[in-house]
Amino acid sequence: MSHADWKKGRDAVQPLDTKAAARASAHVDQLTKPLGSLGRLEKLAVQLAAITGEPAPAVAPPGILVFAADHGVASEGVSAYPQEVTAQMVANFAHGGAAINVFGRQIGALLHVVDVGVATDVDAPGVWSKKVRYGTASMLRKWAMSREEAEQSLQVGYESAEALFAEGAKLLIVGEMGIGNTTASSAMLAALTETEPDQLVGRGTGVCDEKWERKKAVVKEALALHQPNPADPLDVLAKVGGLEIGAMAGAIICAAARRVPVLLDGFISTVAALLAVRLCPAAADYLLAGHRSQEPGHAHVLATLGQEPLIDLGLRLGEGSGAAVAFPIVESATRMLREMATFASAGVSNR
Ligand SMILES: O=C(O)c1ccc[n+]([C@@H]2O[C@H](COP(=O)([O-])O)[C@@H](O)[C@H]2O)c1
Ligand SMILES: Cc1cc2nc[nH]c2cc1C
Repeated sequence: MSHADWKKGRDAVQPLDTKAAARASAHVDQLTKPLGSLGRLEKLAVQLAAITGEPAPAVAPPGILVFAADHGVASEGVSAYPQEVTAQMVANFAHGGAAINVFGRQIGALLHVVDVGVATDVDAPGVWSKKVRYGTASMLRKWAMSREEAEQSLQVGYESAEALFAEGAKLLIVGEMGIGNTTASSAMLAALTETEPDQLVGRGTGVCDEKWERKKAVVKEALALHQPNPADPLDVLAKVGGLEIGAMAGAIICAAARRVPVLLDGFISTVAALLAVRLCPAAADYLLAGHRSQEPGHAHVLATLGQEPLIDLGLRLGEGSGAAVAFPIVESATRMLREMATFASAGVSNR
C-alpha cells in the first residue's frame, strides 16, 4: 500500500447517485403507510440510496473504528483525567469492557481499535498498532506534529477503513479515545471556521471552572502562536490537531470513496469530518450525524456541515458510543425500504 492512498481516495469520491435516490423515493411512496408518515426515516432511506447507489441499501453489519492517540497539550492541565487513561482505555477496549464494546455488540458491529499515537506502548490483544508517533507535542510550545505526520495519520485512517470494508462493514462509525482531544478539536474548529474559541471550548471530560478558563486560554495562545491557515487543512491538523483526528478524517475519505455511509459520533469525530470535507468537499454528502454531544462546539461544527443529528441524549463520551446508539434508527430506514409491503403486494387500498 502506498503512503498516499488517501489522496487517491480523495480524488475518487463521486457525487451522489440521484437515480438510485429517485427509485428509492418512488418505492417509499408505494409502501403501506400514509404518504410521508415515516418522516425523517423516509429522507434517510433516500439519502442512503443516494450514497450507496443501491435503491434498497443495507447498512448491516456496521463497522466501528476507535482511533486512540495522546495529546501533548494534556500536560497543560486541560482535562479532568490524566493522560495514562488513554492507554488504559485501549486495554479496556481490547478486553471488551468499554461502552463502545457493549453498544457495538448490541448492534452486531465489527469493531477495531487502532493505536495511531498513544504515548506508551500498548500491549493489548487485537489492537491494530499503527503508531505515527508517541503522542503529539503540546500545541502551546510546538506544532502538535509535522505536516508529514499529519499526512501519515490520514493514511492510517484510510488503510484501517479499507481493512474494515474488506471484512464486510456496510456503514462506518468513527470513534476515538484521547485525553486532551477536546482541546485539539476546539483549536482545529476555531481555526477552520475562523471562530472565537470561547464559543467552542467546553468542559470535555468534565473540567472544573478553573481548568475550563485555562483550556480557553491555551487554545487562544496556541492559535496566536501558530497562526494556522484556515485554507490549508493539513496546516491546521499539524499545528493544533491530533493523530486520531487525522485518522478519523482519512477513514471518512475512504468511506466516501467506497460509497459507504458514515455515521458520526460526537464533537471530536465531527471535527474530523469537517477536516475530511475541507480536504475533499465531495465527502460531505456521505455523512450522517448520529447524535448531538453536550460539548458546545458540536452544535457549531454540525451547523457548519449542515447536519442535523438523529438523537440528543446528553451524551459526551466519545468512542463512537453516540453513533452506535443511533445506528438502529439508520437500520430502520433501510429495513423499511427492504421489508415493508407495498399497497399492491398487500392488497391495501391507496388513496
Ligand atoms: O464525543 C464527544 O463529544 C466527547 C465530548 C467530551 C469528551 N469526550 C471524550 O473524552 C476525552 C477528551 O476529553 P478531554 O477533557 O480529555 O479533552 C476523549 O477520550 C473523548 O473521547 C468526547
Ligand atoms: C474513563 C474514560 C473513558 C473514555 N472514553 C472516551 N473518553 C474517555 C475518557 C475517560 C476519562
